[in-house]
Amino acid sequence: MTRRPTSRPPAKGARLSRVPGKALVSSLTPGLEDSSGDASAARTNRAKSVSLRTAMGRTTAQQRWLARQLNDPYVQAARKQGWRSRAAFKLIELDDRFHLIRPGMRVIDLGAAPGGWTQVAVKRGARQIVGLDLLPVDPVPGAEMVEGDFNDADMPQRLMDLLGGRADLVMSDMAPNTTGHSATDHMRIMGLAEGALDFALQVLGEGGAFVAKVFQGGSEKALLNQMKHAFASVKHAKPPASRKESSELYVVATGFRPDRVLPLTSADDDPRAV
Ligand SMILES: C[S@@+](CC[C@H](N)C(=O)[O-])C[C@H]1O[C@@H](n2cnc3c(N)ncnc32)[C@H](O)[C@@H]1O
Repeated sequence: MTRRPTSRPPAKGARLSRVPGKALVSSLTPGLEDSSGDASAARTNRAKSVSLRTAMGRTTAQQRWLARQLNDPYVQAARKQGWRSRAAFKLIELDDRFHLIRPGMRVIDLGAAPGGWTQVAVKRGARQIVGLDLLPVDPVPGAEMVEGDFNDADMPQRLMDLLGGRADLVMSDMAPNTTGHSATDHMRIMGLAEGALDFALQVLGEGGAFVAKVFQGGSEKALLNQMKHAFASVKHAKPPASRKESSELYVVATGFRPDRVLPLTSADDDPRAV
């Protein structure tokens, strides 16, 4: 599904470096956190005016959220550099450390909205990118976006068909809406990360890489152990752009070894037989 591009990519020469740790002021309102960088001037002004109009009606939680945004250097830097989300910096930092994206790669981006990671993958030379999210994503030139639920039974096959071959990198930044109950949130995100890993084991080519967001809470160790069978290197990382107060972590696996994946019961069932 190709839609007419409505948003601009990062400016040529946009810096992909880390953000200086300086407090900066942003006018983002709740709900716009991850669509900061790509906003046009008009959209920014609209956000400002919404911010003013609703200033008196905020709950304490909303006020806390806004204060955090106002002092977040990544929010401002994302806007300046043309990234759609501050999350883009997490992938930039992970990629600088683990060298996940190389020119010409085929990439799957799970939990892509609003498109920050996709933009980074395009910018760093991936040749084919298929992104998926529950939410609609404004088109990212150079990538194909699917709107849907990763948990749908036919979604893995749909994504594989769109990619048209083995992936070099599967990345999952999928996160469920948090409940505030840390054990519940942990189990929910682990379900998504495990699903993403199962999918990666099916779609990755030899030497491929996998990165997924998890929340700390105990069972991420089981996921890491599972990954150690099938990848030459497995690490966990908290990129500097990930907020200190968040229990978010990323598991990063490189050097996929297809021969180390436990065989399926029948060759006919093997979805990798594309
Ligand atoms: C933190 S955001 C991703 C930010 C993105 N990486 C970026 O750089 O802009 C997490 C996303 O995961 C998506 N998500 C959560 N559960 C999902 C599911 N079951 N299927 C598809 N997307 C899902 C959410 O809709 C949300 O947009």
